[in-house]
Amino acid sequence: MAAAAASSKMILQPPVRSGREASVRTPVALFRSSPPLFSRNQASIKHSTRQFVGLKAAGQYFSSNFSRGDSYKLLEASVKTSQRKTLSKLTCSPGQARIVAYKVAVLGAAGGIGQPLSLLLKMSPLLSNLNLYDIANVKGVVADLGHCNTPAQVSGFTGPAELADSLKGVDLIIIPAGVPRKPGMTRDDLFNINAGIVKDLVEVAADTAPNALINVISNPVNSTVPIAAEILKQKGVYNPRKLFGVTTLDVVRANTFVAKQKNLRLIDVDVPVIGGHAGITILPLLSKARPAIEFSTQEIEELTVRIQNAGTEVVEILTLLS
Ligand SMILES: NC(=O)C1=CN([C@@H]2O[C@H](COP(=O)(O)OP(=O)(O)OC[C@H]3O[C@@H](n4cnc5c(N)ncnc54)[C@H](O)[C@@H]3O)[C@@H](O)[C@H]2O)C=CC1
Ligand SMILES: O=C([O-])CC(=O)C(=O)O
Repeated sequence: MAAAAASSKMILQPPVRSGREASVRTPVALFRSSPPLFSRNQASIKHSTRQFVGLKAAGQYFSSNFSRGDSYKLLEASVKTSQRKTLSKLTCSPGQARIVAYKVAVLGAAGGIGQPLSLLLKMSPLLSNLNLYDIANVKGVVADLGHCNTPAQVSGFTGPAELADSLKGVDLIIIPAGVPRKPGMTRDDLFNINAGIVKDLVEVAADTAPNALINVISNPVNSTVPIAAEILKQKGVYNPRKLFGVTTLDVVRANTFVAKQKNLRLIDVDVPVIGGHAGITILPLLSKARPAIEFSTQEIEELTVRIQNAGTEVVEILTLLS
């Protein structure tokens, strides 16, 4: 779930800032879909392009048959007119079965988030190359994903000596490298370790792939994104339109919890979430939910707390299971 949401936020939009936060809440994704891409029985439903995440996005792309060249049509129909020009620049000549050829690197690809995230990326028809980097061995993951019948070429890179090679020519760098929380910890408790990891990785990224989009998943996202920004500034390659914190999970969770609470179809619900990715900095705008939904004060309080604490809920359950 976490990885799916994380991977669904390959963002091509400027960050929405709130105070010191540098996280993004606009889930424009590699897997994103939008009207008019509905299955026949959903044709009458209107959705916001910007909120097309999670299940809604995955269903559209994963149902395509990559071998028939349909994926480009799906992709093209999924983006706004204004974005089609950009898209067409990335594709082959007209009349051919066009493909999009993003090169993506996942740093921390052997981990609990990195592995399923890499699988989701491998399933995307938009990728030509998927570079998996970790300080742990990624050869098994590379071999496993290499068996998937999708076009992306999967390559593995292990250890700092191979980091720069993993970043050469990439369009997008996704960073789930670092330590996860244990029960009782806040995301801030990860700062000392993960800030250093993100710093080291972004330094090499700035030198090797200065134009790439960078998506930071490593927690605390509220702090690791500003750290990445400072590194990029020092290196003279900071572009606020290209640096993102991955917080889509909060949007996905808000949509899911509201749909369940109100007995609505998951695909119909869009709840904007602003702010950061920790505790009370996660701010679901239930009053702006679509479709317009009436909530009692108690529902607002309970849903807000549930959305804000959902990560903690998962961390605690995962530990019980391990
Ligand atoms: N933003 C979000 O929505 C979410 C963020 N997270 C965060 O993602 C991070 C990773 O979580 P998990 O994958 O569950 O942890 P994990 O421990 O399963 O995996 C972390 C991976 O990072 C690798 N790693 C550590 N140092 C590295 C370095 N210097 N260079 C490259 N790779 C390195 C490890 O070898 C490991 O494979 C955590 O900080 C977690 O809090 C997790 C879920 C959602
Ligand atoms: O809570 C955590 O530590 C991981 C995370 O960011 C999430 O699941 O939202």
